[in-house]
Amino acid sequence: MRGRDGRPRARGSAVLALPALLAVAFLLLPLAGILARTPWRDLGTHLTSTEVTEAVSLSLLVSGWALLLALLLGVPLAWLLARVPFRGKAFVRALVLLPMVLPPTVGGVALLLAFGRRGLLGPWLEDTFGITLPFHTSGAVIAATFVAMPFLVISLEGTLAGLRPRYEETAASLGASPLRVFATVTLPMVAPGLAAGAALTWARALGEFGATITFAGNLPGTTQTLPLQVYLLLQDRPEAATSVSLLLLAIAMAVLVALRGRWTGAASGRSRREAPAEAPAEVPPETAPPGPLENAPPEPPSERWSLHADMSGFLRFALDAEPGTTIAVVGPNGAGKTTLLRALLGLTPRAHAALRLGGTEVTGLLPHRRGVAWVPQDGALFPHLSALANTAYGLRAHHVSRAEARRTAQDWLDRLGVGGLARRKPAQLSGGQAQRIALARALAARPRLLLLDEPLAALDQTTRAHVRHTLRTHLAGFGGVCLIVTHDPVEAVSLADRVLVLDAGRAVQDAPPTEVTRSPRSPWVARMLGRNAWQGAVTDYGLALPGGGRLAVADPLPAGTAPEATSPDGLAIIAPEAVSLHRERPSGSPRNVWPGTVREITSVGSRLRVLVSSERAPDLVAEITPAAAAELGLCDGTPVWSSVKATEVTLVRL
Ligand SMILES: Nc1ncnc2c1ncn2[C@@H]1O[C@H](COP(=O)(O)OP(=O)(O)OP(=O)(O)O)[C@@H](O)[C@H]1O
Repeated sequence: MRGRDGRPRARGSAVLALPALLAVAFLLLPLAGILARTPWRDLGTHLTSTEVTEAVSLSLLVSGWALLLALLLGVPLAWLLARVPFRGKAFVRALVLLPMVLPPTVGGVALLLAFGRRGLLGPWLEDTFGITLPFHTSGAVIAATFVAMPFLVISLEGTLAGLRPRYEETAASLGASPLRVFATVTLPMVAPGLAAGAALTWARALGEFGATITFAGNLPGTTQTLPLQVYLLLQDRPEAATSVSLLLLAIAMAVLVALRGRWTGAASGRSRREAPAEAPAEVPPETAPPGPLENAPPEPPSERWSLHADMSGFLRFALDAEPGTTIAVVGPNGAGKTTLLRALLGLTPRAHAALRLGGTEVTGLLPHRRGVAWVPQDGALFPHLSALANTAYGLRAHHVSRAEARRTAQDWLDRLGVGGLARRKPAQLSGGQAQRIALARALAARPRLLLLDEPLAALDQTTRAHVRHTLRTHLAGFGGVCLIVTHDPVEAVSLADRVLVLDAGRAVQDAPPTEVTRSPRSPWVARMLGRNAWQGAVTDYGLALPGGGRLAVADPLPAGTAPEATSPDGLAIIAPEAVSLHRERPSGSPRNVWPGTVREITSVGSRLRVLVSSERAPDLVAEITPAAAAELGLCDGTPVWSSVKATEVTLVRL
C-alpha cells in the first residue's frame, strides 16, 4: 500500500497509531483536568495569598540553591564520567541515575539515615558545625539537589561525550593548562547542553515533594515549598490547590518550551554550531591578492630549536632535525603518521617519544608545557571565538596581556593574508581561510615544534597552490622543526626539506625530496609519485617477480639471500613514460617484454595513462600521447605488448 507521497505506507502504522493516540490522551487529560477546573476568577486571589507567596519565595530560594549545588558538584562529575576512564564507572553512572528511579520518599528516608540526627553524618555535622539539616531550609535544598542533580549530570555528560576532544587537545598544544582549557574551550562549547541540563535540574528541584517532606518536613516558611503547599491546600481548599498546580504546570511547560527538544537531542545547539556554514558572499577568496604583509619576507627567527625524538611503542625509529627543517611525513593508511604527531604531543599511550627540543628535554612535560603546537586537519578553530581571539589564544595562555596578545594576533593574521577576517567567527569562514587562521594561531603561540596534519587536504586545487605558497613563505621564518603529514606528493616534495616515509610504524625512508623522488624505497611512495613499483627478489640479472616473471635491469644489485619471490628484497621503479606499448611483439627483442590487456585509460593533463594487466608481470601503467593511443587503436580490453628498456629501470633494495 502507498501513501499520498507515493512511499509505501508502514504496515503497522494504523495498528500503532491507536495506542499512540491513547498515550497522548493519557498525558493530556490530567493537564486538561487542571485547566478545566481552574477557578479563573479567583486565580489572582489564590496566587497572591500570604501562604502561597511565602511558598513561592521559599521554592525559588530552595531550587536556586539546589541548582547551584548541582552545578558545583555535577559539572565536574559529568566531566569525569565523559572524559576520564576509571574502574567502577558503570557503578558511578548507576549511582547518578538512582535518584531518578528511586521513589522520592525512599530518597528522603535515605537522606534521613545519612544526614538526620541519628544518621551516619548527622551527629558529626551537628557537633562540629552546629548544622542540623532536617526541618530546616538547608534540608529542603539537600533533598531537592539529591533528586535533581542527575538531570544535570546526564545532560552534560552526553554533550561532553559528543564534543570531539580535538578542540581541547589543540588548546593544550597552544599552551593552555587543563583548567584554562576547561574554562575557555570545554565549557563554552558545551554551553547549550549545560543550559538545558541546568534548566531541567532547576525545574525538577522546584517541583520536588517526596524527599523534601520525608527529610525536611512540612514547616510553613521553612520547608513548605510550593508542591507541599499544593498537598496541604488539597485537603482544605481544593480550588486554591488547583490554582497553585496551574502555576507549577505553567513553569514546567515554560522550561520545556524554552529547551525546544534539546533534552531529547531534537534541536541541539551544538550540532547547529558545528554545521559548516556557507561563507558569506563578501568573504575574499583565498586567491585574492596577498595582503600587505603576506609577501613580506619573514622575520629571521629569534630563537631556534632542533628536534631529537626517540620513538618507541608502535613507532620504532629516531628522528633528528636541525632548526628550521620542514619534514613531510608520508605513508599508507595506518602507517602511524597521526600516532607520531600524537606521541610528540604527549597525547597517546600507543607510542612514546623521548623528546628534546633545542637543548630542552620535554619528555616528562604535560602537553601544554612542551611547546609543541598542533594544527589538526580542519584547523579546529574554536567555534565560539572570533578569528582574532582564536589567534590570540596561545598568547593569552602564556599570560601575555590582552591588548598585546590581540595586537600580535592581528599582526599574524595580516601576515597570512587574512587580517580582514579578524572579527569573523569560524562558521563564517571558508576552508582555506580557516586553515590560514589555524596556522596563524599556531605560529603566534611561538612553538618549538610545529605539527601540521594534512594542512591543505580540505582545499581545492587553486586554493591549495596559493596556501602552499603562503605556507612555504612562513615556514621559512619558523625557528623550530615543522612536521607536515600529507598524502599529496606535490605537497611533500614542494614544502619539505626532508620526506619521512612511514610504514607499519617504521621509518622506511628519511631523505631529501629529490632522493625520495629518484629512488623511493617503498612501493607506496613510488605509486604516490606516479611510478610503477614492482617488488621481487634481487638476482644477478635484476629482479625475479612473484609468479615467475623476470625483470632485467642494466645495473643489477648484488644478489640477495631471499628465496626468489617469497620474501621480496628489491623494488624496481619504472616511470610510466618509460613503458612502450605495441600491438605486435616488438622486434629487436628488448629484454623486458610482456603480453597483456588494456584495463583502463585515464587522462593526465595532455597525456593518457594506460593500465595494462598481464599474466606474466604485475600491472603496469604506461603514459603515452593521445595521438599514439589513437594510432594503436587502444580501448579497454585491447591486447597489447608492453616493453621496458633495462636502462629505464631503477632497482633499490628494500
Ligand atoms: N586508539 C587506537 N587504538 C588502537 N589502535 C589504534 C588507535 N589509533 C590508531 N590505531 C592503529 O594504529 C595504527 C596507526 O594509526 P594512525 O592513525 O597513526 O595511522 P595514519 O598513518 O595516521 O593513517 P591515516 O593515513 O589513515 O590517517 C593503525 O594500525 C591504527 O589502526
